[in-house]
Amino acid sequence: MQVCNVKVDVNKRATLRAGLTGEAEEALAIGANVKQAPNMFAILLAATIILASFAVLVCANKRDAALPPGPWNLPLIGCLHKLDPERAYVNLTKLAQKYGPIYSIRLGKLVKSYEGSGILLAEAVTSYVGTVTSTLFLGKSCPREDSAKAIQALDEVVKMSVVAGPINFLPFLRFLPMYANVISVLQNIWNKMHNFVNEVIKYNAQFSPDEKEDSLPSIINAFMQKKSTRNSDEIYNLEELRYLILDMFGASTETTVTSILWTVLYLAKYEDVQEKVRQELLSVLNGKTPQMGDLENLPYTEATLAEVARIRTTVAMGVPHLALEDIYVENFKIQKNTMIMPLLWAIHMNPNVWNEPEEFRPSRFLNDERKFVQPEELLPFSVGKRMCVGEHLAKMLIFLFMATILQTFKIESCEPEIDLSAVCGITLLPKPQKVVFKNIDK
Ligand code: HEM
Repeated sequence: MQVCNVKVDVNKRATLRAGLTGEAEEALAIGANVKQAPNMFAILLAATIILASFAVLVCANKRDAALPPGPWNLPLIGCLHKLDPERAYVNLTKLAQKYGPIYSIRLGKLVKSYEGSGILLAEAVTSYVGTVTSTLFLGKSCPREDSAKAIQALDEVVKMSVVAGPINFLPFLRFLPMYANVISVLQNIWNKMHNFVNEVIKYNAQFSPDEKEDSLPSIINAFMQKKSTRNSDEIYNLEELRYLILDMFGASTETTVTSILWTVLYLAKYEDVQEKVRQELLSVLNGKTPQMGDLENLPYTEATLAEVARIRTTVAMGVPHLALEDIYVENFKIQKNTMIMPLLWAIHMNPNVWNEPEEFRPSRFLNDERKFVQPEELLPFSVGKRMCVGEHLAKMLIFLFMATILQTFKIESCEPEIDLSAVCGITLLPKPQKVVFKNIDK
C-alpha cells in the first residue's frame, strides 16, 4: 500500500532567524562599508542585494541529503506560493506525484478564509449529530438547549480556527491585531465550553454511580464508574474527563456533519445512484427502521457511502503528527519535531490504486458476486494506533441518517447544477447550496 506523507517543518522560528538575522545582517554590513565609495555604491548595493537574495534562497533550501525530497523553498514563505489555500490538498497531491510518496516541504504561512456555514441542511444535520453525540458523551443529565448551544459554539471554534491557521506556521502573527482578536475570541469560546462541560461534570459528580437515575452508557457515566473503583486520581480525575469530552466534541461533530452533507449532495447529483440505493433499501428493509446490522445486506448502499468517503475525503490532509525523535522511513530521515501530515486525499486519488479516481463510481467497491469489499487503501479515518476512535459511531450516524431519509424522500437540487467542488478548511467542506427532500409517495 502506498501511503503519502507530507512533512512540514514546525521549527519556524529557527527558520526565520536563519533567513532574516543571519543573511540579511551580513548583507547590510556590506552595504554599510560601501558608503565611503559613492560612485560604486549603486552597483555594489545591487550586487549585494542579488548575492544576499541568493544566499537567503540557498539557505532556505539547505537540505540534509537524507531528508525526503521536495520542491525549492522561498525564504520566509517556503512553498506557500505553490499552495492555493482552498485547494491545498490538490496542490500537495500534485507534489506527491512529482516527488514520491514521502516528501518534504517548508511552509511559512497558510492563509485560508471561508465564508458561509454550509448548505441549509447543515443546521438540521448538526442538530441530529449533536443530539446523539452529546447524549453519548454527557448522558441525559444535560438539557438539550445547553448541548445545542455548546455544539453551536464548537462550530464557531472550528471556523475561527481556520482563520487562525497561519499562526501554526508563523507564530509571531499572534502579535498582529487581527490574529490577536481571533485568539481572544477563540479563548473566550473555549472558556465557555470548559465552563459548560465543567457544570455537567460537577452535577454528575454529586451522585455515586448507583444513585443516578440516568443509567445511559455515556462516557461521563463510564468514567465516573471507573473513578469510583480506583484509588488513584492520576488518570481518572475530573480535569482529564473535561478534556476528554471536549476532544470528543471537537473531533466528532464537524467531521460527521460534513460527511453527511457530501453524501446528500452526491446523491442529489447522481440520481441513478440515489435510485439504486433507494431500491436496495426498500427491498431489504421493507419499511422497517434501519439498524446498523442491516448494512451487511445492503452492499450497494455500503459501496456508495464508501465511495463518497473516498472521493470527498473529509479530513483531506489528515491530522498532523509530530516526530518525537529522529526516525527513518524508507531510508529517509524524518527529523525530531517534524510535523507529519498523512495526505489522505492523495491516497484516495492515487490512479495506481483507483481506476479513474475522479469518477464517482460506487461499483468499484463491489466484487464479482456484488458483495462489498473494502480495499486497505480506503482510509477516511486514517490508520495506525492513533486512527479515529469514532469510526463506528460516524459510520452508524451516516448510514442511519441516509437510510431513513432515502426510504421516504427523493433528494433533489434547487440549483441548476450541484457544485461538488470543495473548500478546504479543517475538513473538506461543500459550498453552500440548497437541496429539497420530496416525498416519494407523492
Ligand atoms: C465521518 C466522520 C469522521 C471522520 C472522517 C474522522 C476522521 C478522523 C481522522 C482522519 C482522524 C485522525 C487520525 C490520526 O491522527 O491519524 C481522527 C481522529 C479522531 N477522531 Fe475522528 N472522524 C470522524 C468522526 C469521529 C467521531 C464521531 C468521533 C467521536 C466519537 C471521533 C473522534 C476522534 C478522536 C477522539 C480522534 C483522535 C484520536 C487520537 O488522536 O488518538 N471522530 N478522526
